[in-house]
Amino acid sequence: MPFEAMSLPGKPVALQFGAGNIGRGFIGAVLSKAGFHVVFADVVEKIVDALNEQGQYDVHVLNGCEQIETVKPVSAIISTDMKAVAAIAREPLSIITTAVGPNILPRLAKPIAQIIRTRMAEGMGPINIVACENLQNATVILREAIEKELTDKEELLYLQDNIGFAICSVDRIVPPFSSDKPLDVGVEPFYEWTVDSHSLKKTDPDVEIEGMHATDNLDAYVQRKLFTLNTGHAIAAYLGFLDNKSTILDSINDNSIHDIVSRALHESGAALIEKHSPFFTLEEHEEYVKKILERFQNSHLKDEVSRVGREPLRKLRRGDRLLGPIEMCRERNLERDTLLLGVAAALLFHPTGAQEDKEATQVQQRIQEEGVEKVVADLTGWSSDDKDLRKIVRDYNMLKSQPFIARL
Ligand SMILES: NC(=O)C1=CN([C@@H]2O[C@H](COP(=O)(O)OP(=O)(O)OC[C@H]3O[C@@H](n4cnc5c(N)ncnc54)[C@H](O)[C@@H]3O)[C@@H](O)[C@H]2O)C=CC1
Ligand SMILES: O=P(O)(O)OC[C@H]1O[C@](O)(CO)[C@@H](O)[C@@H]1O
Repeated sequence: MPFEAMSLPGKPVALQFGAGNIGRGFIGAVLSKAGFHVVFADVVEKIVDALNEQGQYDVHVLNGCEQIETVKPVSAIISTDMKAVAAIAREPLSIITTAVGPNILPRLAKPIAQIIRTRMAEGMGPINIVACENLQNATVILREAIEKELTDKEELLYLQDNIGFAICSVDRIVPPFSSDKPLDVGVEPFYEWTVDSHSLKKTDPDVEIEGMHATDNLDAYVQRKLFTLNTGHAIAAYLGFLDNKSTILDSINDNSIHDIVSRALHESGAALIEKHSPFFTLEEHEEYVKKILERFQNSHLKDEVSRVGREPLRKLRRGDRLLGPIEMCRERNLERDTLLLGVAAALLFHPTGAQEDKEATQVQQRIQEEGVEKVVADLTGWSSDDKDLRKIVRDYNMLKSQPFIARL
């Protein structure tokens, strides 16, 4: 159905780029509960059509109790359809959110620039933009991409005065869900969405979003989540892969892997506590880590190690979930051996067949052509005699010849 043929029911509108797991299962659901008509923008026609035909979908909260929450009313557009995008810009829009993946994010600059131009031309007021990706400063990266699209000085001034770009931390495990209703989504009960309060503009309509927590200490939240939940998840995925486990549940239920993940989280935790003191106390952080390990053990979630380990090159970027906490430990001369083992395991991740991952294949090719030492030096920026680099190379060789390290 073309967007022009739709009628939005006069509610405040939220535009969510990405109608995937986190878009439908978390952000879209929170925004809908807050009273928005949620419009999804995606590139997959089948999803867009289904959202428009059904106008709703179910979120299954996977806690063993058959809890279902219906999200409605919703509609959808194709994110590259500039006419539809401009039509949404003229609605009572107050927030744009994204959950498309860090690698795709810059592609949203074009449609969002179109929205900003349209609103400027129509004399419309402020809106907020929040990129909900597993990436530090995702919203800043999106803003920079949008600014490249808006070359006109007036447009840039309008952006400065009228667009709130808020970074956020987004935490809910939403793996692919199998159901005979393809729009349905399965989520863990836990969720935490924390947004930088300094950057939010007052919008019209101005909607209180319960479930979106605004804070003036966002950096601490972002790093705590990325360097704990995501660090632990990634290490569980990479060790699980090496030990032929197919899911995170199988992996974390292996005592040896559980022990390694827990040690890694205590290493990153020590750095987080020191860096963000007094925001986290040791006791609070212990509780946070314990809760995360329990979340990985949710037997109602079927989360493949191939999904959680996906795109290892992205996960091995400096500042991301593996090298980020290691750098924090290095700066403070704190223990980091288990985190370094996690990096070595990531370098051996190479799912095959239907689960093949382009970035994992690239890593294997690079190691074959250049040698592991050179690849680690490139990824980390460390010299070849750096003692952490040497440790990663040793662990890599050990894991390669003895993949059942987790049991040693
Ligand atoms: N699934 C999860 O549990 C969590 C995911 N995240 C983050 O959320 C983001 C999305 O992850 P998932 O929802 O799991 O991925 P997904 O693959 O389920 O969803 C991504 C969606 O983006 C759409 N998309 C691709 N290109 C697009 C474009 N140009 N315009 C609009 N839509 C486009 C895809 O068609 C897909 O529907 C990632 O950054 C991820 O790290 C964060 C926390 C939890
Ligand atoms: O979505 P990414 O960054 O590839 O990483 C997978 C991660 O995302 C999550 O789905 C949600 O934070 C985690 O389950 C996992 O750590």
